[in-house]
Amino acid sequence: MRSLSHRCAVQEKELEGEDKISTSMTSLDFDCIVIGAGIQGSFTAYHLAKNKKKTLLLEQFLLPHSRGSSHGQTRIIRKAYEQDFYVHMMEECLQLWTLLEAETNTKLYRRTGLLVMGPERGQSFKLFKDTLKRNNVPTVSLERGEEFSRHIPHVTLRNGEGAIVDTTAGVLYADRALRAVQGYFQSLGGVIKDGEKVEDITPGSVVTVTTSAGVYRAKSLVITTGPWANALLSHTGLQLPLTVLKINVCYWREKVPGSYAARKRFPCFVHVGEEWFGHHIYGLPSNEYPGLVKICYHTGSETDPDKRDRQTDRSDIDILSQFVSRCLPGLDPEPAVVETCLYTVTPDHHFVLDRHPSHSNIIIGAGFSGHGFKFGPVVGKVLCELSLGQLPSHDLSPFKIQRFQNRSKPRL
Ligand SMILES: Cc1cc2nc3c(=O)[nH]c(=O)nc-3n(C[C@H](O)[C@H](O)[C@H](O)COP(=O)(O)OP(=O)(O)OC[C@H]3O[C@@H](n4cnc5c(N)ncnc54)[C@H](O)[C@@H]3O)c2cc1C
Ligand SMILES: O=C(O)[C@@H]1CCCCN1
Repeated sequence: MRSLSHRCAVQEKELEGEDKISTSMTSLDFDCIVIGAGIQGSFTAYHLAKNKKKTLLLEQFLLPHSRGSSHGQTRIIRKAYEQDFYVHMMEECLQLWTLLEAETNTKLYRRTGLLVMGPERGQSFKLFKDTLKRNNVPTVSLERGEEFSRHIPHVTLRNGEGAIVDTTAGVLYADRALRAVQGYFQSLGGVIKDGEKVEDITPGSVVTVTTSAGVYRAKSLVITTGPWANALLSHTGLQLPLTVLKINVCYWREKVPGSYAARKRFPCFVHVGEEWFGHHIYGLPSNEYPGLVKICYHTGSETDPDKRDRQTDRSDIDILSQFVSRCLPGLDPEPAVVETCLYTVTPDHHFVLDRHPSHSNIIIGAGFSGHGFKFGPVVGKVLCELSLGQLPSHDLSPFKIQRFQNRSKPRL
């Protein structure tokens, strides 16, 4: 994955760093430094602090901020997936979310169920259905027609479309969750330094991190910088095949206020299959903004995270308008509010949870591909385990860097 010339440059840098440390340091500042206080870095720091490790969480912006991927009021949490390994991770995740609710006395999860709908004979719908059944996830299958409309009013299911509800699913209160996990980390003695951008990393048996305000050293480093993952990894001689996408987060007005409301038991939903130009469309019941339903397209246009406001493509919104007109006739088919969020996408849409291939005390959590929030508690746990040199408590084979062997971005 790395060129020879660059490997040499990194080794030189390491030696320089180790040299500096041996002359100027007598003790370490921290057991572990985590870069990036989004949901993944914050949960990693939380688990490290629970393991009694002296931990520093660095964030480039003043907290809270809305420039990355973890802001906004809501996210979907679900067991409905096409792959077993996500369902397995979700078992423990649900327990850990409940634990955080108890630890911080904060309501973070509202159970609404998740309606999976799409062409019944399509590969994607079948995969969702089979995975739910195989893993004994509680579900309700709904027949198109009177039965479906009685349970889920104001949604049009077309001829040939199937519907299955994952009854364990619901909404996570995202901003609240981020505050809760960061607050609990601090209550355990963890240190958060926000408004401090990491400008350099010197790998070595002691890792040195230079920010806009200081220099810190630790035995291990965790990089969870979301859309800026490659910017940080460039200091370590590694680039991953990640694409940053700007997502238009659209809210659509109810014609009759409350008709798609969480309090009326309207579920989260995902329309799967190839029909909408090859990408899923998903939504959450009206809740955070009264009378507005959040519905998004599961892709967007490529962007630089520092220049995202220059990306003005709205072709996804045209697709969503068509979807709303066709499937959700109780909504005005023009978005009332459009916010922005970023995805960092891998070629197979699975996460990266792994050690750096050349520096075993640098751990990487990246490429959450628009579906990582719900897994924060388990992602944080396994990144913590990797940074402590422990055996991870989940099978991380789907998340290894090795899988990109022939697909990495141009070498540095
Ligand atoms: C519109 C939208 C809808 C989504 N819906 C869902 C959903 O329903 N369910 C779900 O599970 N997931 C969902 N996701 C995905 C989920 O939100 C992300 O996977 C998750 O938030 C990624 O978190 P992160 O910590 O990796 O990244 P981020 O939240 O971006 O955190 C990275 C942090 O690193 C900081 N950083 C970067 N560079 C530096 C530096 N040099 N120095 C210091 N700090 C730095 C950044 O400022 C940032 O705060 C959605 C995402 C979007 C955008
Ligand atoms: O992670 C989720 O649950 C949402 C809905 C489906 C597409 C990805 N984002």
